[in-house]
Amino acid sequence: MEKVHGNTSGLRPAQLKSLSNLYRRRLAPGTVSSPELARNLTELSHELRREISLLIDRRGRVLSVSVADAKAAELPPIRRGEERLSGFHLLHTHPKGGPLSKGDLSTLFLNRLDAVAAVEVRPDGLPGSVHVAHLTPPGTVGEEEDWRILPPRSAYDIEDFDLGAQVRALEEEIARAARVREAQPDKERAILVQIDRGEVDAEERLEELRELARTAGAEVVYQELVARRHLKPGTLVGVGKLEELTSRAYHLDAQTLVFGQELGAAQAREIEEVTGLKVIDRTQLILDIFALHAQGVESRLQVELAQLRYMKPRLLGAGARLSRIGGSAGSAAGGAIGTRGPGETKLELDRRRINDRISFLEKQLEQVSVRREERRKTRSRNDVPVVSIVGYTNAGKSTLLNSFTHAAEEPRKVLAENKLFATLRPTSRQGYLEGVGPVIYTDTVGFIRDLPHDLSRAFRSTLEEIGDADLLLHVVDGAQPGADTRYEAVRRILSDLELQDMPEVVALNKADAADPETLAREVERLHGLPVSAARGLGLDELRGELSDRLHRLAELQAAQAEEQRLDAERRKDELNRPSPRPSELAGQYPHD
Ligand SMILES: Nc1nc2c(ncn2[C@@H]2O[C@H](COP(=O)(O)OP(=O)(O)OP(=O)(O)O)[C@@H](O)[C@H]2O)c(=O)[nH]1
Ligand SMILES: [Mg+2]
Repeated sequence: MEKVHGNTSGLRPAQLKSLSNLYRRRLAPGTVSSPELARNLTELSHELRREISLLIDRRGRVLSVSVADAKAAELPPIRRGEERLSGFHLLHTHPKGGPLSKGDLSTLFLNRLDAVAAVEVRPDGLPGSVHVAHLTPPGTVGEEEDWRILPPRSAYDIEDFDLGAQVRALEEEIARAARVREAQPDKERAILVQIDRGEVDAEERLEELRELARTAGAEVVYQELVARRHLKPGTLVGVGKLEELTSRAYHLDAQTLVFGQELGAAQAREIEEVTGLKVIDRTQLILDIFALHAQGVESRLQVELAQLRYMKPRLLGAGARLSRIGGSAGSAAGGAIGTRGPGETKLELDRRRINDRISFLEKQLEQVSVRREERRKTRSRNDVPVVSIVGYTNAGKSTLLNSFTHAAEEPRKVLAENKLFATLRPTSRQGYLEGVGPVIYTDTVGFIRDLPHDLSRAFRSTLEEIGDADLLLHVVDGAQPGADTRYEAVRRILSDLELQDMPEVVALNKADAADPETLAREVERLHGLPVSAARGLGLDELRGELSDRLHRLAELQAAQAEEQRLDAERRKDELNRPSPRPSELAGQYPHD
C-alpha cells in the first residue's frame, strides 16, 4: 500500500485503502481531473470530513495523496532558478465548499505549480463546481495578482479544460522573458531588504547595502526598508512579507534576496525555503567584495580565513543547498555572489576539510605576521614620519594618497575607484612636507560600520599596523549625508584596535560635490578641513596642518626624549654614588 500523507490519524483501514487506491488513478495528459476522479475525491472527502489533496504530473499520474489542504499537501521541493513551472498540478477538495483560498493561491505561486484546482463537495457528497487557477506570466503589466482565476466549471465537463495548452503558453512566455534576460549583461539581479528597527541611520544603511551590492556586481532591481519592531525568529520579516518579495522577484526576474542584517544559518535556510530565492546577507556581500579585491598573499589568506569562519557554522546540514548555489550561473566577476573565493580559487565547501584549511591558514598568517614584526623591528622608527590615511570605505583615501605623492604616473598609482573596499592591502608612498621633509603616507583598507566580526579578526594584524604611524589622517566623505555617523563608525573601530589616543587630523573630502551648508556644519562639528582630493582643493592647507601637527609631535617627542635622558642620567648618578660598605650593612638584617 502506498503512503498516504497528512493527517491520517483515526482513519479505518478500509478508508486508508481507498485513499491509497487513488495512486492507481490515471488521467489523460493535460487534464485537471476526470469527472470520475472528482466524484471519487468528493465522496471520500465527505466521508472523512477532511480535505484531500492530490499532486498530479503532466502525464496524468498521481504522485502523492495527502489528507490535508493545499498548503500542507505533500509537494516536491522547490527547484531554485528553474525557468519553468514545476510540472505538477494540485487537485484538492473543499469539503465546506467555496472558491480557492489565499492559502491555495500562495501554494500555487510559491511552488510554481502548473495549476491549483479545488472541487467543492456538495452536502450530498457529490462534486460541485471546480475552481482552477494558474500563474500569470512574469512581468505581466496591469495584472493585479500573480495568478489568474478561471471561471468555475462543473465537475462533469472538467475534462474539456485544456490545462496542457495553458501550461505550454505560459512556459513559452517564461522562456521568452529568460531569453530577453540572457541577451542582457551577465549580472545577478537582486532585491535588497533592510529592516528598520527605528535606527536613525536605517535609510543610510539601505543606501550602503545598495553600494555594497553594486560593488559585488549585482544589479539592484528593487530595494525596501521594512519597518519591524519585533523580528520573527525564523523568517525575520514574516511569511507574508516574504511572499510579497517572492512575487516582486518573479515579476522583476530577480534571483537573489539580499538582507542588510546578518542572518543565522537556520534563518537563511528558512527564508530560502519560503521564497525559493538565493538568500545572502550583508556579511556575505562584504566577504564577497573582499574576495574580489584581495591581492597579495596576505590579504588572500585573510579573506579566505574570514570566509571559512563565517561559513563553517552555516554548513551544518546545508551541503546540498550550498553546492547547488555554487553550481549556479556565474556573474561577470566569476562565480555567483556570495560564493566567490579569493583570486581564482573557488571556495572548497567540504565541511570535513574546512577545519584543516582554517588551521592551515591561521598558521600561514601567523608566519606572515612574524616576518612582518621582524621587518618592523629592523625599520628604525622616527627617521621618517609616517602618516596613516584612514577612513570609511570610498571616502577618497587612495585618491588623496595619489594627489599627495604625485603618484599619478600609472605604475605607481594606487587604485582609486568608485567601489567599496577598492584598497585591501596597505600601501606606502613617500611624499614631502614643507618644514618636515620626507614623509611616508600609508593607505589602508576602508572601514565600514558593523564590520563583520570574522573580517575584523582576520584583518586585525593589517589594521594594527596603523598603530605604527605617527599621525592619522582621517578622511571623511563630506558629500554624502551621514558624514558624522561614518566618522563615528571609524572611531569605534579605532577604539577596538586600541588606537583611539593616536593624534588625528580630519579631512572632509569631496568638498567639490558637497552641499556648502552641510559641509560647513560638518567642518565645525568634526574640526576638519574641507578638501577635494580629486580637484586638488584645500590640499595646501591640509599639508600645512599635517606639517604643524608633525612638528608639534616631534617637539613633544623631543621633550619626552630629553626627559628620559635626564631621568637616565639621574639614575646613573645614583648608581655611581659610593655604595655602602658591607660592614655598614652588617647587623641590619637578622641572621637566620
Ligand atoms: N567628487 C569627488 N569625488 C572624489 C573625490 N575624491 C575621491 N573621489 C571619488 O570617490 C571614489 C572613491 O575614491 P577612493 O580614493 O578609491 O576611495 P577610498 O577611500 O580609497 O576607498 P576604498 O579603498 O574602497 O576604501 C572614487 O570614485 C573617486 O574618484 C573628490 O574630491 N571629489
Ligand atoms: Mg582605497
